[in-house]
Amino acid sequence: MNRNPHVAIVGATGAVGIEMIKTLEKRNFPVGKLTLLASARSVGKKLKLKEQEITVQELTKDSFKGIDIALFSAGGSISKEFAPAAVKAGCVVVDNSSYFRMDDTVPLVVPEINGADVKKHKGIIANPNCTTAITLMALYPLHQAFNVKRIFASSYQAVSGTGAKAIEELERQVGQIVAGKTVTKEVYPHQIAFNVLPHVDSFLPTGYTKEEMKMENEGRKIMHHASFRASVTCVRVPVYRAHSIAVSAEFEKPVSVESARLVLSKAPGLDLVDAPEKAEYPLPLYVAEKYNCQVGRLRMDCALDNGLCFWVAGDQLLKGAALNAVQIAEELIK
Ligand SMILES: NC(=O)C1=CN([C@@H]2O[C@H](COP(=O)(O)OP(=O)(O)OC[C@H]3O[C@@H](n4cnc5c(N)ncnc54)[C@H](OP(=O)(O)O)[C@@H]3O)[C@@H](O)[C@H]2O)C=CC1
Ligand SMILES: N[C@@H](CC(=O)OP(=O)(O)O)C(=O)O
Repeated sequence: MNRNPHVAIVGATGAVGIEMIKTLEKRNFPVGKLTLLASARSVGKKLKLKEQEITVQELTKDSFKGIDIALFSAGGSISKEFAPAAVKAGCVVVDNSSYFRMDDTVPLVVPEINGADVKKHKGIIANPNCTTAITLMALYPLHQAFNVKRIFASSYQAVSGTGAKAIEELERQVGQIVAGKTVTKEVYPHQIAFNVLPHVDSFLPTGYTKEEMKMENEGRKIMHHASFRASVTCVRVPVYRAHSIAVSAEFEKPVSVESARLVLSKAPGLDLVDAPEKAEYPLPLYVAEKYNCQVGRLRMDCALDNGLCFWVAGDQLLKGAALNAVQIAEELIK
């Protein structure tokens, strides 16, 4: 792999795409050249990498000649249609959509957990679901120390997870409510401002949503832990860009708050924020725009044997999407 790769971002004008450009810049990723791709609607739009203005081009199957790494973030149907063309052109795809995640030939990677899996790629590497990635940043180090059996969790997911239109919807609805106007809805089935929706992604026949099952399915693949079980309720909250997850985890080995605290204080990409007596715990407002996730509210679970409760939060657009994708690209050029 070229050490100064020609990078393309597919979906460059979206909430995640914009964050990918910023993350390449902030982490001083050695970009040889950057190509920005989106739909025909965005052709001619100009975005900046450092001081350099780059014009957005329309995504086509011929967009990938000469490109070394393509970061895809334009939805599953775009990945399905265009990622094979990118691979055929000799490019390595880091795909942020859910489309390839459970494909046995595609590594699914959180670099702090299974970065070595990047090397097994056959052209495509998948970026995990945001809620799963953020939860595993705390759960995996605990698993290494105490062997996790299963978790029960509820998520509190920011509107950024639904994309740029949902961020605008929350802003617009708050403005409408403050101005005493009628609330209009375009993205969610219900008002999101001053509300919480126990509904993220589509419902399955079991009653769980697809989003809820990603924790178990993707968690097993990332942690290399085939018997891991997760019962999750995913909830959309009127928060702009950080997800929080309340977790009760049951372990094989004896766990204590002190031993868990020690493990979590040394975990990469994670800050322990746990002084409840001073009202200090991870807050989505303050974890927003930070690279590290945060964990706190550690306590023994009173309803499980060998159980520990914790609260983990992370920026959905960063560790949940753009940062993780750029970290995978960093592994590729190592
Ligand atoms: N890992 C994870 O958990 C996450 C994954 N994602 C994935 O990333 C995708 C994008 O998310 P997000 O940035 O929030 O969404 P946005 O809606 O904000 O942006 C969508 C992007 O895709 C582009 N796009 C849409 N249709 C086409 C098309 N036909 N051809 C080319 N480009 C197209 C848009 O271009 P234009 O502006 O021209 O319309 C835009 O750049 C999601 O659909 C999801 O698959 C997102 C968040 C987290
Ligand atoms: N579903 C996530 C964002 C996302 O796009 O996830 P996925 O890539 O797993 O569909 C959320 O809404 O917060």
